[in-house]
Amino acid sequence: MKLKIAVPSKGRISDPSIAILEKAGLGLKDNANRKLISATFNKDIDVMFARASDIPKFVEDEIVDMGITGVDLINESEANVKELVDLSFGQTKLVLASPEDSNINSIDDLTSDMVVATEFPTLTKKYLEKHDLTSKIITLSGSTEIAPLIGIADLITDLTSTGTTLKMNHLKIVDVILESTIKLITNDNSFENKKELVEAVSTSIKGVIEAERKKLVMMNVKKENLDNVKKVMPAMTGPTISEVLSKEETVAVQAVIDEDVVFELVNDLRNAGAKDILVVPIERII
Ligand SMILES: Nc1ncnc2c1ncn2[C@@H]1O[C@H](COP(=O)(O)OP(=O)(O)OP(=O)(O)O)[C@@H](O)[C@H]1O
Ligand SMILES: O=P(O)(O)OC[C@H]1O[C@H](OP(=O)(O)OP(=O)(O)O)[C@H](O)[C@@H]1O
Ligand SMILES: [Mg+2]
Repeated sequence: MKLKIAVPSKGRISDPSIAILEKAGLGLKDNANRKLISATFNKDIDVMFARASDIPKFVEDEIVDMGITGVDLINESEANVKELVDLSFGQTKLVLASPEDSNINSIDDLTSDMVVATEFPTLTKKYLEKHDLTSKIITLSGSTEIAPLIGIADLITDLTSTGTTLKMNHLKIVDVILESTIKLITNDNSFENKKELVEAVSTSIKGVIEAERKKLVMMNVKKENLDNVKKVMPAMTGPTISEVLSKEETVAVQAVIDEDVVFELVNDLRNAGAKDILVVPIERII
């Protein structure tokens, strides 16, 4: 039996999800023509396209073995799934927000006769219940921020990341209900019965995420400068040092380093006597 991975078919998390699979060596063979199932470069693994909000249930019900979707949608669906890898994108918060000019500034200012509009009725209901509120919930399927302006709700719960949409619609954050990122998920059955493939996929994807924050730095160093270069080199393992056959007095040095130290490190390496410095992206670290 093939392993099926559900990937968002549209919306903001579709392209980055496909890009991660490609980098993990699971490029799509027939992504054209809006086909809903595509083979990948691994003959045992297919990708199925679905709406991000349907993916948690598809994974729970074993329609697919694995899926990529947001924590917000996983929790809203109440699906019983296993989170395997945090894909480090789609960082967002589900917040309770009120009109800027209202005097609702904290959850304590809410009353049960207020109306809350949302795309997340389950999470919103649970949140209100936790605070002993039975406020009415109106479920919308998008553009929730408009609800207070047009007078159909007193408050909203919605996702925010940059804060621009809230600001543009004169809303302020009252409370944070949930923090969300995009996850690779599976179900217990696939995890046990297709263990090898499930683990191969999650290991490859972890490798991609790990590699995104790293660079390979390569350079030539005269032997007399090698000690100085080693001193400034914070390597994951190593650095690796090899002889340069054409130049006896020179060695080639390479190391994997964190992306956020590259700028400083290249300067330090030059000052320590490194030459021909190359900074190279890495696709995967396993
Ligand atoms: N503003 C945002 N910033 C970061 N991540 C977000 C943001 N909005 C949504 N997300 C994440 O992306 C997931 C999918 O959202 P998206 O809006 O792309 O899908 P959709 O609502 O199904 O599509 P569309 O809005 O195009 O109809 C969300 O469930 C959430 O995890
Ligand atoms: O804090 P910001 O960066 O402004 O992002 C927040 C907006 O992004 C999402 O909307 P989306 O673009 O997905 O539209 P939708 O409401 O139609 O789903 C979310 O529902 C907010 O409206
Ligand atoms: Mg959306």
